[in-house]
Amino acid sequence: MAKKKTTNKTKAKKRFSAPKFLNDERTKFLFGITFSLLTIYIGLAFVSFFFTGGADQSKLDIKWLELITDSKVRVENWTGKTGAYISNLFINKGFGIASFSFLYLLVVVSLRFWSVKIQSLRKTILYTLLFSIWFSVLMSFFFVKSTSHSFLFLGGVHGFFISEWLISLIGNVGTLFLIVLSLLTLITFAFQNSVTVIKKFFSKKPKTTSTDNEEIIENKPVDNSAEEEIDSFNTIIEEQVLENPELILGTEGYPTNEIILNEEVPVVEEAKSDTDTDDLELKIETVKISEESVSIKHTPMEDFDPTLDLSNYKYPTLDLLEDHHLHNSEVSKEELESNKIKIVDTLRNYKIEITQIKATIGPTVTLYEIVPAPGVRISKIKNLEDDIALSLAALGIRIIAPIPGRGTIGIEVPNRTPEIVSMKNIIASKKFQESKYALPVAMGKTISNETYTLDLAKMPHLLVAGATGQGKSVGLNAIITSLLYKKHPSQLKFVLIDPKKVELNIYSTIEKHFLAKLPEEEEAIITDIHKVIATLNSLCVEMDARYDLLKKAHARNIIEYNKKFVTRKLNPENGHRYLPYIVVIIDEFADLIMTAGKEVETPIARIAQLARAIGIHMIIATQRPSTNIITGVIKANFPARIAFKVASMIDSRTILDSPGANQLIGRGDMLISVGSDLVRVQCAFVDTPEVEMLTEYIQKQQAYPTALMLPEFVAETSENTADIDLQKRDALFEEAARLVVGSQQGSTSAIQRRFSIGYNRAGRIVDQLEAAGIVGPFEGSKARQVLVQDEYSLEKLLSDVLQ
Ligand SMILES: Nc1ncnc2c1ncn2[C@@H]1O[C@H](COP(=O)(O)OP(=O)(O)OP(=O)(O)O)[C@@H](O)[C@H]1O
Repeated sequence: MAKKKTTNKTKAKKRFSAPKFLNDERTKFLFGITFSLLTIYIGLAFVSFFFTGGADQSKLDIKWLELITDSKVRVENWTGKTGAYISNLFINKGFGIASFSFLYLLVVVSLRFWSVKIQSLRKTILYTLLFSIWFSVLMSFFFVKSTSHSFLFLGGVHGFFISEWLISLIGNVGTLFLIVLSLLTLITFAFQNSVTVIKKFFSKKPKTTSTDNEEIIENKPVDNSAEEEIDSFNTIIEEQVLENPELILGTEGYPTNEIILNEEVPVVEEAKSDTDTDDLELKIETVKISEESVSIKHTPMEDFDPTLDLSNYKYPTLDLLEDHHLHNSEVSKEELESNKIKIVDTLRNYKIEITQIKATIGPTVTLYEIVPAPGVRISKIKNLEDDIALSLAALGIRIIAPIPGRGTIGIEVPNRTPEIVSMKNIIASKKFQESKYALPVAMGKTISNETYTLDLAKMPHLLVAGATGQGKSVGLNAIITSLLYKKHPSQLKFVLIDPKKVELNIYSTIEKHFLAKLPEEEEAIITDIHKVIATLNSLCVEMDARYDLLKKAHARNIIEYNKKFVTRKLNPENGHRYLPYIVVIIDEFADLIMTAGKEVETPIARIAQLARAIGIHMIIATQRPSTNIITGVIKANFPARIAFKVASMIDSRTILDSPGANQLIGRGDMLISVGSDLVRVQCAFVDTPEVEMLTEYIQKQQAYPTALMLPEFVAETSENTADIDLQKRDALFEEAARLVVGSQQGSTSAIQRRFSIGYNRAGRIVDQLEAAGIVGPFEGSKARQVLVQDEYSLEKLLSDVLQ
């Protein structure tokens, strides 16, 4: 069934493809010139009609044949009788001055021949027609009386009749309403953002103006009480400045209610505390990293353009995602002060004096950086983790002693109400939009409110662990979402493995755009363990094949290879093809290891070791980061790791090689370890309905006929070919043998396709062909060698076998 559909589609596609001669550069050039001149000619004729139409009117009333054959008939129109006839036909007998819109259509067609595409042809024709109809009715409705004595019908005959009919039907008011309504309908469908613009226009005044480079994602009403609080705080600080002129103070250290995406310029602001309980000042450092929201730009490629097959593909827009930060509340000054006092007091109880304390407010945690008095042992503070946690009555306190490169000790204290970091803001951030990464992933925000992005291509593989319900699935969705926002379907394919069956199923709708699967598989999302093994092995075959291609092309990695291919230095006839990145995502890796053990571990380790250069990257996620799941082999090959909250310190050590993940607070709070860096990041939140909107947006667009087909993998059967009993051969054995010898190709997939049979049966037939000496043994990514050269030898061999 599926196959039939596909072939029908392909046929349909073929029917509409342009004739070959139109692709010839010379034909295009000539057509381009012809259409351009035609546009100018008709344009002149139309313009001239306004000046000469009156004089020509009587001559244009005779029959067309008479008009052109009788050379005595002369017209005033600058473009002669043809021009006069065409303009009369379009303007007076057709759509009036709306006929000028047909010139736009001609311009679009001419530019097409010059390889300049400003709009799709279908849309241009549709909109031109609709506009002409609408405008001619409008013109007739308003001007029919004022121009009744002129030779010129501003709305043309078409407009005249329709407007007269409408007026008789629904009266003047009804016709006017209909004209306005049809205009709005036209605008709504012609321009994607029209509804938002109209809504904005009618909505209340925006709170802040935006400049060219700044766009405010969300305007939240300002809470007056917060303003008052800041005002009174400012007064205190001003007084203190007078008393102590050396103190550098800032008054804008507290987050404002609005989220403005600006350029990332860290603004360090400090404020002096006004507490009686302690004279130690608390410097509050708010690194205001806000991101400039930039419009999503995607420049087309030169030379060979791999995106050409789906050249109309539109990258997802930001409005598909939601703003979750509306529910966020900020960390109050009281909260900061009380935490500071508790930290200082607890340390003092253990006779630890500190000379300075500074707070940096992050989305989920606030980092208190302390400088201990000289002579205090760092390990002593480190050991007080539990005591500080007790005194602050907070979970998830983490002590970083010392903070590398800063000469301070960090105490991370969770905020009373953690902030939700919206995926929308992270995707809109300048840092992500302008990243030049091959596979850019926007993960969330760091403690200093910076957008945290990483390049999956450089990782080159990622291990994700976290106890259940701590944000792993949201994290995987964030990774996939960021890639979908940045990559064209021709550049990236996902292989999704989901033993839980429900987590990644949401992406099944974009199969033909972004997924890869085994040939003849119904579902692209792999849930069955046997298919997981076949898929991983098939990826190994693809990996070997890609290495062969790289070798042939003298390229060291996929970037060099694709560059050569795009600049047409590699001939597709020699097997070269544009190589999309393949991102393999395995959810619930523990399940796989428990059920299949070495069978999955071996191909995963192979891919992890070798696939970096050829663009296959893996992300494996697990709930149980125990050593029997994340084995030494896996760990050694997955240098980049993400840990959400885990149950124990041992789990944290297994995943990160250090404790810390057990002290996270959950809900997307995570530690990312890349190389020697360990960064605490609040994962961006993307909800399932948002992902659904995104996949629906992609799914609605033109797609490839199928998902990307991975190479077939024929499992090395334990059955020795010598044991195969050819007397019990398959019913299709002879036909398959003739097919293989006829085409001189020993491929299982060819047999599958030709006889419309399953993969397993085709595999068995190939084994029997090998046993009969018709094809050679399995050779990995290469097709099997055909050992029988011609049909005569085959018939002879078959008659021997059949006896
Ligand atoms: N980044 C985040 N920001 C805010 N809330 C989050 C975030 N990530 C997860 N959550 C909250 O935690 C809940 C559980 O998250 P998620 O489904 O990702 O957990 P999980 O680790 O995948 O669980 P499981 O392993 O059982 O599938 C979400 O429904 C959401 O409410």
